[in-house]
Amino acid sequence: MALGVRDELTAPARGLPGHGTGRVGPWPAGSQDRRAGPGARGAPGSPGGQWRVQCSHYEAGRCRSCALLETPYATQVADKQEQVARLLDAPGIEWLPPVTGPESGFRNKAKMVVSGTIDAPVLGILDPAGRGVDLTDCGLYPPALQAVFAPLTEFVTRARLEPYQVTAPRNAPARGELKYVLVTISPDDEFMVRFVMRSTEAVARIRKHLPWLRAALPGLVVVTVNVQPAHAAVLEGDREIVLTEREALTMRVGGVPLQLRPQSFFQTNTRVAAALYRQAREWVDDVSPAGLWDLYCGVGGFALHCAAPGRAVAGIELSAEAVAAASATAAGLGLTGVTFEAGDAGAVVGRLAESAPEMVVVNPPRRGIGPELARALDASEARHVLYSSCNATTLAADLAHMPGLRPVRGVLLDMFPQTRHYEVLIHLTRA
Ligand SMILES: C[S@@+](CC[C@H](N)C(=O)[O-])C[C@H]1O[C@@H](n2cnc3c(N)ncnc32)[C@H](O)[C@@H]1O
Repeated sequence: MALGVRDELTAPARGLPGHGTGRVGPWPAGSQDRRAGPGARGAPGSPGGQWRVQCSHYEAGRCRSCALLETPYATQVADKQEQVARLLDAPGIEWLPPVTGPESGFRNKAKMVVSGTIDAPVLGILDPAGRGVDLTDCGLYPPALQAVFAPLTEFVTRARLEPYQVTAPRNAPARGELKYVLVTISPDDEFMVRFVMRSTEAVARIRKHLPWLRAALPGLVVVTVNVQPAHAAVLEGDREIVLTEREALTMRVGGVPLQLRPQSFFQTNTRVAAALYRQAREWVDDVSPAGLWDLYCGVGGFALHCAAPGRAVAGIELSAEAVAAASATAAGLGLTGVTFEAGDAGAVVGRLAESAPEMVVVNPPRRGIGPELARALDASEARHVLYSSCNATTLAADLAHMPGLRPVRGVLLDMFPQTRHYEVLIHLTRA
């Protein structure tokens, strides 16, 4: 049992009916996106409640990933809102109420370190002493994702996949093969499982036992081996061996069947991602641009949600795999006005000077878009920019290079409850 819920007012630990042992939260299963009023109070299931998630791993000091677990959820959201408003320091900006989803069971992806032995594998994290901590009941995973871990653990034993000895000294001969298991769940409860291995030594055994795993997990549609030979803290390698007919998981978001291939990025919290794309679509429709660019487009979440008749939408993304997936989705939907291109978003600086679209969406990694692209957007003919950021510090730094574009409205979307992270969407218009 990992999680319980504590009422800050009455303080008894309790669980909610209908949840798995490790997944208990203040929001009822299946609840919709909600907007929490900062400082609001309420009972479980009401927005802004002063309920607090409890976790046995946190309390025992085995896992401290959820740095804000001791802070009531309404306070977490209010603090994040206060922080982003302070960092952006944008007078006149209109802040919409924060968007929140369930505060537990929201993660669509699990990155499990595999430790222990072939006969007693442990899926979870390593503690500071290098010992495996079993996190298969982590309350951040929905019950359907937690349910995958028991068959996966048994599969490790059946296929004789020796856990990699991460803590072995650098000059000692490497021992073990299986480093991580990465699992993604789709909104339709289908799964992608990726085994991150030191070499291809065990691929034949994985193939041999795969029918057993697929019988145990009927929702399992994509299975791969990622080869990561380096003894380094890098999660995955470049080589991916697909073992199933299907190569992509369908992530149906807002009616758009986004295709997620093994090495592509996807927003961690599917429900809040749906709210993010919906909000972007609303703001794009308010402007109704004839031309829209989606820079750092990934598998096309923004571009495909913002497509409309007569609107030319172009996505740019570094990962050729993600671009192939985005193009396939556009083709499947018959969207002829949406195109995707593999390349460096930073390289559009020249094109922005020549022929900028009316509106640009940017959704960069945590490092932000950087001064060069920010200045190019500022100097361009683009009249509107939507900036979706998971790092308000780099967002603020980028905005400082765009004095000609004024933030007019913004919304915080809490993709990552219990942590200090959040997403923020800002609409900038030419001053
Ligand atoms: C935060 S993700 C956003 C993806 C997408 N917008 C979405 O909603 O899923 C950032 C994306 O930027 C891509 N990326 C990183 N550096 C890039 C670059 N220099 N040029 C273009 N894309 C880049 C990553 O591969 C990743 O897909």
